[in-house]
Amino acid sequence: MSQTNETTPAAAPASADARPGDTPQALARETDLARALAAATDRVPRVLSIAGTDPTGGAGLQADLKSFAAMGAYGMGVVTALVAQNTQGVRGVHTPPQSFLEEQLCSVSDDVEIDAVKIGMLGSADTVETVRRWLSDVRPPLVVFDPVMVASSGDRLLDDDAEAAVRGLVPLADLVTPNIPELAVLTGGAPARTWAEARRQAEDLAASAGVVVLLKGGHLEGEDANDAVVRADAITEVPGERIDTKNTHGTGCSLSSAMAALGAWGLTWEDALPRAKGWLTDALRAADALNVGRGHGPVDHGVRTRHLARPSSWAREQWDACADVRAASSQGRFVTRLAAGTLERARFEWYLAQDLLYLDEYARALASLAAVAPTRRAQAFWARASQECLEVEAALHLSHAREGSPEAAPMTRAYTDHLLAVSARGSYAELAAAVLPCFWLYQAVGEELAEAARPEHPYVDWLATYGTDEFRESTRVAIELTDEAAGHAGPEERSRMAAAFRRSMELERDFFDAPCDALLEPQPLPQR
Ligand SMILES: Nc1ncnc2c1ncn2[C@@H]1O[C@H](COP(=O)(O)OP(=O)(O)O)[C@@H](O)[C@H]1O
Ligand SMILES: Cc1ncc(COP(=O)(O)OP(=O)(O)O)c(N)n1
Repeated sequence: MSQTNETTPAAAPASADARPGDTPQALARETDLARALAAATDRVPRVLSIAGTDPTGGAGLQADLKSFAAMGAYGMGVVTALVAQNTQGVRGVHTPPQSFLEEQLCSVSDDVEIDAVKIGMLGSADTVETVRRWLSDVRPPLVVFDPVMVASSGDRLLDDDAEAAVRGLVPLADLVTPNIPELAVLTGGAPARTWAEARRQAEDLAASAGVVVLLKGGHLEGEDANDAVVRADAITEVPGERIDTKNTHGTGCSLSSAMAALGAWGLTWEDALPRAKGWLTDALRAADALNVGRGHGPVDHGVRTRHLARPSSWAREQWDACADVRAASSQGRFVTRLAAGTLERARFEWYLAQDLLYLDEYARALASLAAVAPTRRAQAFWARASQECLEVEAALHLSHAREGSPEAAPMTRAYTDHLLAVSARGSYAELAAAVLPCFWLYQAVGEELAEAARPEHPYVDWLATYGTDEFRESTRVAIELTDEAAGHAGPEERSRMAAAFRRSMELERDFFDAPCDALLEPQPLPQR
């Protein structure tokens, strides 16, 4: 699906006073982001979340504050309900007295100029009424309403008798962000099963409540997770890839909070959605690597700011952006069975034989890299790596692998073809980026495997090799040299480097997985 805007073009605010919720007709014909940004404030927006809590930090107020921070806004929070929940479910809800909620709300609005409000879990009809009264008094410039009803665990977060009150609050919002079941409740229909049905409901809601609707496709089935900004007379669809993860807790809270923050920066909803969604998709990709809780874990809100905690590194940014591939590699069948010592010897030997074929070509790629290296240090390092690859690795593999010379499997060929193509057509920097995953992912997976290297493990000597200080040091230098190359590359070359790096990461992952799918001929065990 491409990004479409079927009837009226998305418009940027005409002036600093214009709000993203204004209709396109009322806005000047300013369609480009540059103008939107020109209209935007230079001042850091102060954004308030009115929401319930999640002590494990994945959803609710805690997720909202992380999302505001990720969008560079100043976050504030008023608690509607204290929720005892974790990644597995909700254990209890404690609702403070309404007078205390009002006191929290007024503490903020009496002192701070609020640029945008995001409303999340309200819980009860009384709470809806308290918030409605406060909104009518204070009239914040921008209101995003996420009509939270049910958590991903299936637990209800809104009293049944509060649904009508929630429907009544929708017209006070500029943007409402229901998921598919919530959209059905707001429109009085059945939950949509297709994108077309969902669009129709969102259009109805936009027209009847005079509000902009952020339609979210997370609950639909299929390979896409598309979203859209739906106005009564225009729809802007933003396509999205569905990330294969169970860790989606708090996605709705996070998306609506990011939208509130971007709206407060002065972006139109149409300009804000691809940005918020791009960030959330990265956060979803990195979710499995977070390892928080045993149920539906949170997304990684800090995925784009983690570099602040580490020395700046182009390679590290690429590594972080490939968190999904890393998680799939270390949680894949081959690595988990290898660690557990349950991988059949035939499959292990098949893997080693393919690895040996791969390493022949990998050594050539390293030698090519040495040939075009811009410094003596780089030339010596890559040349040494090529030689070690042939000598040390081959010796170790030969001691384990089967006799004979097998054919390269399609996966092996795909990987070596990729290296060959980058060697032939790419620059030094691109080739450095393409060879790096074989050092880095191998070292990362190897360190996990080295922990499994108990004396009785069937492949103990092989496992121990990859956790060594020498291998760690080689990886460190390979990262450093690739960073050096990225430092000299322009933006276009860096983006080709990123593509080559990611492709190699994916091929590493597939290479790890291939032995478990390989059709093996029964063969006698090798003589040692
Ligand atoms: N598995 C997924 N992969 C990619 N995006 C997803 C996935 N699940 C949800 N999303 C996105 O997360 C956001 C929240 O969506 P949704 O799950 O529909 O709402 P909620 O979290 O409120 O139930 C949307 O942008 C949606 O497209
Ligand atoms: C306190 C609180 N508020 C909202 C939710 C629901 O969060 P949401 O973003 O809809 O994510 P899922 O839980 O549906 O993934 C919550 N759990 N707690």
